[in-house]
Amino acid sequence: MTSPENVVEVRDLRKAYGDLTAVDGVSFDIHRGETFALLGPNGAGKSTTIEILEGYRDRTSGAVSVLGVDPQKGGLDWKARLGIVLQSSGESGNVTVAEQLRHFAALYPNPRDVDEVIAAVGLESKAGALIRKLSGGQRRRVDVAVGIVGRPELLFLDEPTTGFDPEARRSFWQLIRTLQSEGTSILLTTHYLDEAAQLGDRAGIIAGGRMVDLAPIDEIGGADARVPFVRWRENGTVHERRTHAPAAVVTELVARLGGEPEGLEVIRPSLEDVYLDLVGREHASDLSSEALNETEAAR
Ligand SMILES: Nc1ncnc2c1ncn2[C@@H]1O[C@H](COP(=O)(O)OP(=O)(O)OP(=O)(O)O)[C@@H](O)[C@H]1O
Repeated sequence: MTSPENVVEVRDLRKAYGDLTAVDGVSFDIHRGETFALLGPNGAGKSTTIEILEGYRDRTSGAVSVLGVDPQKGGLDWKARLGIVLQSSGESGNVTVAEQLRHFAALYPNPRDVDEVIAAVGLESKAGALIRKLSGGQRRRVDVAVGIVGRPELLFLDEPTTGFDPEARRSFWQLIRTLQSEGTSILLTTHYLDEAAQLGDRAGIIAGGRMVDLAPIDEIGGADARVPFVRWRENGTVHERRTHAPAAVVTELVARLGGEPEGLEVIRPSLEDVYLDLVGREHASDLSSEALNETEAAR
């Protein structure tokens, strides 16, 4: 069912674990060459969704196509076109970084140069070190290296930078930008909203197994979500005004107050602010429907 410009198509995907519906009717596409960020709180259903797309987990219902193939039927040829960085690798790591990468590179028809990949993830000085002797962040970089060594068309990154120091995250972003410029399509999950904003083209926000928003990163939350506000203090009270023209509001304030307004701030909501608002609202509506059910049950 995949159209040529979509590398992933998901329609009304559902996954139940016994009584728990972890993914509840999710639909989205990933266009060729784009980075799609799947965002949501713990337990939202992101890993379940990704694992279904990777072919590691069966779905309860719905249609899924990844690179034109149903993941439940994907063979080795199909797997070789994917790069996968799982949430945790579970590798014991009794081999060196270079050995590990050479081992994985040999599994692919057109792998990247192992030394280049090691350099790209910033592990040149650790190429000969045993993986089990690396720090948590360094091991995570090995996971990323394994994910890209096969030159994947579609790369799954499940919380790739957890445990990275800020400098390592910046160089990881640089690496991802290189992959993007080479045309790699990417599905990214992350709890770092700045990472999603830096790398993502579009985002899907998933909460309670449902997609609560799906839009280009800058449009998540709707047109009004990013309208800035001006905040200042006057006679001991904090005032806020939302406006498309913050400079005009500040000019007017300065004229009226005859100088610098106390505590002046102009704040443009970040993706994180918009996300927290969206997910918080979803949580509140879950709570209110639970409360309603309880009221109904009590009658
Ligand atoms: N194998 C399993 N058996 C039963 N329940 C599961 C299983 N795997 C996940 N779940 C449940 O399904 C729900 C969704 O889990 P999932 O791991 O997909 O969430 P997530 O969005 O990836 O969360 P996180 O951000 O914490 O990684 C959770 O309530 C989780 O407890």
